[in-house]
Amino acid sequence: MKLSSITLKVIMAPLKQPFKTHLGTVNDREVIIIEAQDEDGLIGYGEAVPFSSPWYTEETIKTCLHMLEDFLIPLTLASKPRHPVELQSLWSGIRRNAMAKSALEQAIIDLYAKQKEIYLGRLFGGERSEVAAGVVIASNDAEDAIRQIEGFSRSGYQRYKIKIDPRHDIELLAEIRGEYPDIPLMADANSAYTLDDIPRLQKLDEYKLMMIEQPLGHDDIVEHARLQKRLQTPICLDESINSYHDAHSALSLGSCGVINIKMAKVGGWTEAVKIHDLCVENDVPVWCGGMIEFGISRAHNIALATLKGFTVPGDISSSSRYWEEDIIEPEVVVKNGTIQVPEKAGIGFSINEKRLKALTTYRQIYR
Ligand SMILES: O=C(O)CCC(=O)C1=CC=C[C@@H](O)[C@@H]1C(=O)O
Ligand SMILES: [Mg+2]
Repeated sequence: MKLSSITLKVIMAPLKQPFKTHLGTVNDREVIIIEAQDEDGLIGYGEAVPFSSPWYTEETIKTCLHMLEDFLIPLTLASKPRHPVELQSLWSGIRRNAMAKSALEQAIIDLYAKQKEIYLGRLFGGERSEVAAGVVIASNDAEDAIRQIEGFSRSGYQRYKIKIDPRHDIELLAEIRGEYPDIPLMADANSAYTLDDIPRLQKLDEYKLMMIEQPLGHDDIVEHARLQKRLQTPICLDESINSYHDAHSALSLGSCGVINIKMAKVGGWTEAVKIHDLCVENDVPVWCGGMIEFGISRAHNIALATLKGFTVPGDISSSSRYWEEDIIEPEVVVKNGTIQVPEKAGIGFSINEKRLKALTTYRQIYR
């Protein structure tokens, strides 16, 4: 494949409203946009989505810039990959750093799909023409959460995810269920509980949750298997799933009934599709997790969610959920609970260059 330069841009924008979990609150979002350009002027786009501090994973904007500028980009440009499938083995000497690898792979795969004039989802066998939309209510205040659900329900979201912890769970769920007894509701604990909390977690079984996401340790698979045996509600793993191997271990031990696949956290498209295929073989439903991202990462998530195993609505919400104005055109819109899959080549969306320029705080090109 043709590849002549790679450009990095750091962008920053405030969220329309704070995103609060028991781990902290996100008010502003920094990400790294990667542009892989060929000699004919075609550009593929990727978005590295670590946070600015290591509260969710060990990567940050600064670690990703270091990995991209000092290792991944020089190695990739020097090797002149003939096909994106070569990338993961090319980078195998660089341990972990999944979000840096994911974004660079996204940009090169998007460029490749544009060169082949094929929509990204189709490249990986995706057949859906629309994907189900889900939304995250990142507030532990019952009144605020109910107000947000009421607002989002006008777009027909097919799944509502709230954040819980031992100080905000039973009462919060009881109040939400009191207002909305039947909405498709799930809870994300972001590792707020331990096995000592089994009696408390068992009480959540009465709230008809679709699943409880990551109740125990962020790097645990074994204790989740012990907990799953004690709960009616399926456990969904997020932070624990950073590779195909993690997913295989979790399914082998019965640690979860659902997997949240985050392309960024597992190192990109290649590993995400391997995990998807494993779950399809084992009849385990998967959904596409979000990272409070801008439109380029959201576009890659939409393409991933076109694959047949993505049978559960994920964290794919509208551009307007977080942003006054997104960096893609058209923006992602949720109507009647679904997002129309684009038909253009690559990620299927164009870039709002004016908005991208306005948000750019750092820019560097590599040839
Ligand atoms: O992208 C979204 O809409 C939000 C996704 C989301 O809930 C999360 C993103 C990043 C870190 C976490 O707080 C949380 C998660 O654990 O899934
Ligand atoms: Mg999660």
